[in-house]
Amino acid sequence: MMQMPDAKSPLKIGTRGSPLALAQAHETRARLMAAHGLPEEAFEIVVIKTTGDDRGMIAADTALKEVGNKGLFTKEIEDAMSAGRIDLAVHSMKDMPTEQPPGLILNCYLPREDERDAFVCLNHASLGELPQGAVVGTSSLRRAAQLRYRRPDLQVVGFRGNVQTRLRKLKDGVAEATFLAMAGLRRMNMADVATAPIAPEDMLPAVAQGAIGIERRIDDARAEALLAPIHDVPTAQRLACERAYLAALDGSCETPIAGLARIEGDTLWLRGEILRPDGSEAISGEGRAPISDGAELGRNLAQQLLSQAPTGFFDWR
Ligand SMILES: NCc1[nH]cc(CCC(=O)O)c1CC(=O)O
Repeated sequence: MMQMPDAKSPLKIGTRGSPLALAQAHETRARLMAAHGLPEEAFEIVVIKTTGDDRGMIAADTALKEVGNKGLFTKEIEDAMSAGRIDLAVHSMKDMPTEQPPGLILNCYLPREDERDAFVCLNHASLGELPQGAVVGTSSLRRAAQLRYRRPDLQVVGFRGNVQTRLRKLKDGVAEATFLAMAGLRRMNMADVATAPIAPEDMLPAVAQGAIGIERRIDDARAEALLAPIHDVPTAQRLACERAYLAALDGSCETPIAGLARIEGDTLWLRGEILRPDGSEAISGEGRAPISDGAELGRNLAQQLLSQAPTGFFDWR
């Protein structure tokens, strides 16, 4: 019989300390408590400081891409888990490298939240209504490239910080509009900050946007058994497809790559878009396959887009 976690031997849930990360860790704990009828004390939320969180020491306008690469936010958390200081790590799948370090496994996903991006603006109702030449703020390479491609008239400036900081910058007139993931806003009970969600046809989201994954040690049978009932299979099927596509493009959350899979009946539909960072060119495509062939669908779409890319398109890789 498995030893259930209790106040004396709690399951330690590791997370970053940002408001969104904490909301995701609390959601994970709530689902575990409900699934197993366990009290709050059976789970301990352990906040781990990461290099990504220290970037305040780096000039505010430095692109994250220059600070570090894939896994910026995850390395210290994974080290803590390998060392046994935590038992689970809760991650935004959008920020996760497509491969995990030896000894760890990431195969538990919570039901995916709204995968769309949000348009956030104090004076205009939608992206389409932004006046010619408006200044928009985003530090996402993907969003910047997508905006420049569709609206070459817009001026894109770097924008980071938490939701409150960004809203203050909008009030101060630093930019007319900014963009955030709907999922993050909803998970922080701040969906009203979104002026309007943006349809994927107008801004294809990042791979895995809106999905939370829970990582554990491969040989931790207790964690494996506890996670089994909170795993969401449709989310896993969509992510298998999207992440195979991303891996085949050798991308990460800091590259101008977008991708979204949906389940339609017994098939998976995948749309992908890759862009030059300056938005001068975009290549997109779609595919369909049986749900069980999701990874192959992802790899095939990646190959299809790559074969259409002219020399030099991937200079950002
Ligand atoms: N790169 C930062 C990041 N990673 C995950 C989310 C939002 C939550 C999600 O997509 O699951 C965000 C913030 C944002 O894009 O607004």
